[in-house]
Amino acid sequence: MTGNKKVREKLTVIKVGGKIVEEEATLCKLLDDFAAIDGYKVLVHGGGRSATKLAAQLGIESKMVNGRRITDAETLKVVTMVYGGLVNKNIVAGLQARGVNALGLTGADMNVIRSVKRPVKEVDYGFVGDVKQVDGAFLGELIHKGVVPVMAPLTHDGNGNMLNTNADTIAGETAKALAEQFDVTLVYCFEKKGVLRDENDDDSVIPQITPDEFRQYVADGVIQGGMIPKLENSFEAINAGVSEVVITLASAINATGGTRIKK
Ligand SMILES: Nc1ncnc2c1ncn2[C@@H]1O[C@H](COP(=O)(O)OP(=O)(O)O)[C@@H](O)[C@H]1O
Ligand SMILES: CC(=O)N[C@@H](CCC(=O)OP(=O)(O)O)C(=O)O
Repeated sequence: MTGNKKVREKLTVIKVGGKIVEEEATLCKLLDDFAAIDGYKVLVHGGGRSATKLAAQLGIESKMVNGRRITDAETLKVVTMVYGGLVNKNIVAGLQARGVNALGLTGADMNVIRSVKRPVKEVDYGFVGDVKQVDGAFLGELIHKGVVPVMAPLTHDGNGNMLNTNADTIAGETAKALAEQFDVTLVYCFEKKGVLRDENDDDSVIPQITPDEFRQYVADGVIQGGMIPKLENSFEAINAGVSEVVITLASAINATGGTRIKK
């Protein structure tokens, strides 16, 4: 019955990380490029570096384990202010100035992303949320009305608690939820040209990567740190109905380079 299969409309989910959003020049360029993307789109932002800076100014030490922030009660206040406030609203205002009808959302707003506090195993991450449910139907309604959701890396547990959730995970889970309705391309953009064979050589981009190659690169120490959760989220998304996942340079989101994720 492939002849009757409904053709899904295209949608682009862009995730932008902390190094790009904390600098005005790189953020402006990203927002210009994002505004120029045709069709339906969603922007997911991080802001880890800005949170670390504000925490330091307040005398709060930042601790990361496996690319995730250990989030105690004081740190949760900082990340809620930084991600749900400063970073999200600056991006929304910047997009409005570019004629994009952006709506800033944390997971608590309209119950868009529900999570549960990560159980304590070897590491106690504190107030970090593992995503349970993304309301793709509601996001789809907004998107069809011409709204462009701008998602902060914050979720809630339904009992009144905000939880800190990695922005790469928010992007992957949002892309997966929207893939039920749309033909989704997920683009992780950051300050390098893609996944590199040699982190110090910007021209060593790995053009495509499979799960087996990923495991080998991790074993060899080629892929490490924040790139590991980014790739794990990428494989999960491509295996859950997202059509295309690309990891690329923030100033080249409309170009064809970067690293493509293979099943
Ligand atoms: N093989 C690799 N290629 C590119 N970046 C890598 C690689 N291995 C580790 N990294 C690191 O991963 C980082 C990106 O992850 P992260 O800091 O979480 O970014 P973001 O804040 O954009 O999500 C890069 O800044 C780089 O230092
Ligand atoms: C639980 C957890 O680690 N949350 C992340 C959320 C922000 C984020 O992911 O920002 P980047 O995309 O800029 O790294 C953190 O607080 O750093």
